[in-house]
Amino acid sequence: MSNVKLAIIYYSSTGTNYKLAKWAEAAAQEAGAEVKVLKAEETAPQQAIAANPAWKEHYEETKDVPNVTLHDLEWADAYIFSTPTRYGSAPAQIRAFMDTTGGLWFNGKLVNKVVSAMSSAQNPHGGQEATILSLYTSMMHWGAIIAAPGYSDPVTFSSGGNPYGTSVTVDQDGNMLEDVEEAVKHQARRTIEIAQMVNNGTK
Ligand SMILES: Cc1cc2nc3c(=O)[nH]c(=O)nc-3n(C[C@H](O)[C@H](O)[C@H](O)COP(=O)(O)O)c2cc1C
Repeated sequence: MSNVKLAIIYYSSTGTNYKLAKWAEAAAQEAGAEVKVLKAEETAPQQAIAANPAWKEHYEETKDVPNVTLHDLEWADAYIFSTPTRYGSAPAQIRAFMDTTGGLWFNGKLVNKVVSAMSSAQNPHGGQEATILSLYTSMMHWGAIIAAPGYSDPVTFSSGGNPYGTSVTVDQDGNMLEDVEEAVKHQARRTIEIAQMVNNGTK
């Protein structure tokens, strides 16, 4: 039984990163962590959402997923972020939430949080790695501990080989082009293991 509280924080327009988040949740629950799946608040105009049927459908489907709050960041020992690539960086919805963390940062509340990140893009080299690294850059400013998968399990090789975090290519119909489910699950378990070590050392 783990003593880790994990917040899986995602943004998704068309469902890919929601699916990654749910795989991470399944593995984390199996590992005995206390888990919350939370989304970054949708800030796009309703007109833009309505103009894209896949976005509209996913938006309606996930209306009941709670929006992440600063309380969730305080509550959790570890965070897994999952976000699409937008020109090589995270979407505004995620960045807007990151920009609200100044108070927690100022009070040292984000120090030693264990963090890990995942991403998707439409092209195999469309910016997934850059997106993950951009999140890690901000998280280093928090004083967080980055739990990147590295090559700590052979699944990294079979899922595309990204040591920074699981990433996937998604085509225009929303199909994932690599099989990354086991890589996501490994990343979730590893994040929990590292958070457990931190907890055992500090609590
Ligand atoms: C504004 C915008 C910018 C994007 N930029 C890129 C990009 O630079 N490279 C790329 O491969 N895909 C890009 N994409 C595609 C998204 O990464 C892709 O739709 C997303 O990963 C799907 O994730 P989701 O289903 O969770 O929303 C972009 C999409 C949008 C809407």
